[in-house]
Amino acid sequence: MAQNHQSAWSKSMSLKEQRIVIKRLLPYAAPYKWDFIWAIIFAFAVSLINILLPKLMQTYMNQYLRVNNAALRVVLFFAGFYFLGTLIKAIFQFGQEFLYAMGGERMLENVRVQLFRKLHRLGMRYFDQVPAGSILSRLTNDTMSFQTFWALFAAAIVALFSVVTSFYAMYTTNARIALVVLAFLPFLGLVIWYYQHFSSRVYRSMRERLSELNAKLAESITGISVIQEFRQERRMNAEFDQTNDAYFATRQAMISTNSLLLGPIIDLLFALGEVAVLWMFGINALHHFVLAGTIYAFIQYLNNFYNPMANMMDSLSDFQDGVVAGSRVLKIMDDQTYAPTQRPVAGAHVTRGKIEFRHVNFSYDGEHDVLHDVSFTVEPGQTLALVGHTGSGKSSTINVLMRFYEYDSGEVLVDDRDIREYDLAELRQQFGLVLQDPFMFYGDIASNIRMFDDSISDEQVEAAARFVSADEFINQLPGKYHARVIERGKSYSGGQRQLISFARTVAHDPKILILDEATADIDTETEALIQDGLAKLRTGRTTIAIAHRLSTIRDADQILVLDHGRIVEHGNHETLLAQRGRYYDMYRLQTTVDGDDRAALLHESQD
Ligand SMILES: Nc1ncnc2c1ncn2[C@@H]1O[C@H](COP(=O)(O)OP(=O)(O)OP(=O)(O)O)[C@@H](O)[C@H]1O
Repeated sequence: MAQNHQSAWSKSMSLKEQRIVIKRLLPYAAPYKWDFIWAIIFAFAVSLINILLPKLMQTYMNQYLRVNNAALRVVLFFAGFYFLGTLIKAIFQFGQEFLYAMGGERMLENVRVQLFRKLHRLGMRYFDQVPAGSILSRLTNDTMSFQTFWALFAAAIVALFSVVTSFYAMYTTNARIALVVLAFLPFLGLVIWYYQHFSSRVYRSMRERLSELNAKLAESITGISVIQEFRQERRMNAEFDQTNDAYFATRQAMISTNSLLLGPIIDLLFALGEVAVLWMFGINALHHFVLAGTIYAFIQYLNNFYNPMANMMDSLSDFQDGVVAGSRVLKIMDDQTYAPTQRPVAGAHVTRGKIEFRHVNFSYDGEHDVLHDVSFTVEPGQTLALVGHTGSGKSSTINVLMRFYEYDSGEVLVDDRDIREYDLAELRQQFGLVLQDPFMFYGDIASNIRMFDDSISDEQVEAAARFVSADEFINQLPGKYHARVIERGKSYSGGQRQLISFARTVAHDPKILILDEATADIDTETEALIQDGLAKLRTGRTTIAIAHRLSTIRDADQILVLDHGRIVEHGNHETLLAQRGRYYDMYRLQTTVDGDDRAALLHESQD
C-alpha cells in the first residue's frame, strides 16, 4: 500500500536542494557556534592522540619488547604514558560529545521556539489546509533530528584530518603498502555517494508517513465521540493499520539500507584493506626482517584511516534525516499564508463600537465568493442579528470582521475608520467573541475567566462571574474559582462553559460583542441563565449575533437575512415579518414547533 502514498516528498533530494537546506539551517545553529567549534577542536585532539598512541606502541614493541632488552622502568614508562594518553583522549572525547550534543540540543530548542512563533503568525487559511497532526509532527519529530544533524560536519572534518594524518603515518612507515590502501578509497567514496543519494529518498518518505500517522492519530483522538457514536472503529483501525504499515515499510527500507551500507560494507572494505596490508607485509617478510611493532602500528593507522569514515557514514544517516526534516520545517517557516496584515495609524482607538461593511466581497480560496456585496451599518450599542440557512455566510461575515481572513474587496470600517488602520491586538481586545462551544484552556476557572491576564484581579473575576450569574455553579465546585480545567473543559457542561465565556467577556469589557448563538440543547434553567447573561452582556455594547433560533432575536435593532453570501432581506423583526419573505418563512417554520411563538406570529401577522 506504500505506493499509494508516494508523492513529491518521496523523491530523493538533489545535492543542490540539500545544500540550500543546510545553508538555511545554519543561522539557527549560529548562536551556539562555540559549542560546535570547541567540539571540533576536541575531535581534532582525539584524532591526533589516535596517531600518537600507535607510534608509542610501535617504538615500545620494536625497540624495547625484546628478550634481555625490557627493563621494568621502561615498561612502567610506556604503560604510564599510554595510560595518560588514553585518559586525555577520554576527556577530549567527553568534551567533544557533550558540546556537540548540547549545541544540537540548543539549536533544537531555538528552532522549536521560532516554529511555534511562526505558527501563531500564520492565518486561518493555513490551518484550514494543514492537518493538526502534521503540524505537530513537524514541531516534535522533525525538529528532534536537529540534535544529531551537525555531527556530520565534525565527523567529516575529523575524517579528513584522520585520513590525511594516518595516510602520512602509513606512508612514512611503508610507502608501497600505503599506496595499496589508498586504492580502496574510491570504493568507499562510491558507497558514500550511493548511500547519500538513496537514503535521502528513504528518509523523506519516512518523515511523510510519520506525519500521516500523527494526523490520523490526532483525528482519532479529537473525533473519538463521533467515531464511537457512528461505530467507525473498524474503519479507523483499518486506516490506521494501513498508514502504520506504510510507515513500517519505510522504516524497514531505512533499516536495511543502514544495516547494509553503514556496517557490513565498510567493515568489508576495512577487512580487505587489512588482508592486503598483512599480505604485503607477509611477502616482505619472505625477503626482509619485519618488525611486529611496525605491523601493529600499520594496522592501527589503517583503523584510524577507516574508522572516521565509518563514523562519517553513521553521521550521514542522521544528517540525511536532518536535511529532510529541515526542509519540512523550513516549509512552515517559508509559508506566506499569514494572518491578514494591518497598517496601524497612530492614535487609532476603538471608542464607540460602530461597525460598517461597504460592498464587501470575500472568498476563502480566491475563486468562489462566499460573501457578495455585503453592506450594513451597526450604530454603537445596537444589535445586529445575522440569520440564514446553513452555509449562507454568517460565520464568514464574522471571520472577516474578526480579521481571521482578508476580504477581497469593499470596505470594513470600525468607528468610521478602515479596520486595517487599527493595531490588531487593540482591535481584538475590543471584540468579545462568544462562541457556541467556548474553548477552555488548561488551568483553573479563574485563569480561564481572566484569560491569563494578571492585570485582572480576583475581585474582578468574581464580579464578572456574578454579573452573568456564573457564580452559582462555580461556588458549588470543589476549589471554586481554583477548580481545575483540563482537556478543553470537557468536564464542564456546554451551558457552564458558555457562562464562563460570558464572564470572560465581561472581565475584558470589550466595546463590540460577537455572539455565535448556542444551538446545543441546554436545560431550561441554564437556558434562562444564559439568556439573562446574554442580555446583560449586550447592554451598552454593539452586538453582532449569529442567530439560529429566531425567537431570541426579536428585539434586535436590525436583522440581516443571508442567502448564498448575499443579503436578501434587511430590517427588524416586525418589518421582516410584514414582508412575508424568507424571514417570515423561516420564522413560521420554527414556530410551528413552538406553540407560544406560533400564537405570537399569528398575532403579529394580523397587525
Ligand atoms: N474555512 C473555510 N474554507 C473554505 N470554505 C469555507 C470555510 N468555511 C466556510 N466555508 C464555505 O463558505 C460558505 C459559507 O459558510 P459559513 O460558515 O459562513 O456559513 P454559515 O452561514 O455560518 O453556516 P452555519 O449556520 O452552518 O454555521 C459555505 O459554502 C462554506 O462551505
